[in-house]
Amino acid sequence: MSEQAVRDNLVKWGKSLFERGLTAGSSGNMSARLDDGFLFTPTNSCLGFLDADRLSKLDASGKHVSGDAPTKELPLHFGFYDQRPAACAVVHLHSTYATALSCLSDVDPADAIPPITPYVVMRVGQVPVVPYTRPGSEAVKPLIDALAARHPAVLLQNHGPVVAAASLDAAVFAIEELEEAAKLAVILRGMSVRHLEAGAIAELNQHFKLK
Ligand SMILES: O=C(CO)COP(=O)(O)O
Ligand SMILES: [Zn+2]
Repeated sequence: MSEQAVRDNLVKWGKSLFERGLTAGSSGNMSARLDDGFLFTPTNSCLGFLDADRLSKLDASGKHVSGDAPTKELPLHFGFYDQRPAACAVVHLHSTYATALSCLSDVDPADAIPPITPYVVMRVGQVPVVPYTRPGSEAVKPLIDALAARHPAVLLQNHGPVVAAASLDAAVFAIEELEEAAKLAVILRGMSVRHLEAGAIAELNQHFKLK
């Protein structure tokens, strides 16, 4: 994909996510790996109204080289890029149900999303909760570094979901699936839910390797 195509794809998905209410106001951010660096959404920008020419470009060492100032969540995104060489995009949203789950005190911090449908297993796997840090804090980096090699998706406690994947399309599909699974988990709370069996999960993990 050319750099221009990646820029246009970030604008397209930002608009789509915003218009479907998957992140509000200037919340959320996205990035994509390029051959010679990275593109990030600018800080305080609304994902619904991104300008392809003003996206923040960073070189391969993480230095800002052009466009508006990048998201304050660079340490969050670089945690995933550093630990997952095949990751070419990271998406962070404040989507309602995944954020709701991230606020619940009785959710298993090692496994926040119950394996109730095959797609959540296929797209995001087991999702840990990352202890709370201030948005934009450098303190999130070591926490992500410790998890990202094993987990392409996490919930930031009391904040929202983050997903890395091999392409921007795949990262968006995965974070949408995470939001849907979180919605089901919240709707089904207190009900007697049938979980996928261990053998079914193992079969999915074998057929659909997460990148
Ligand atoms: O969601 C956000 C912080 O967690 C939005 O921050 P930015 O506007 O800096 O990208
Ligand atoms: Zn955020």
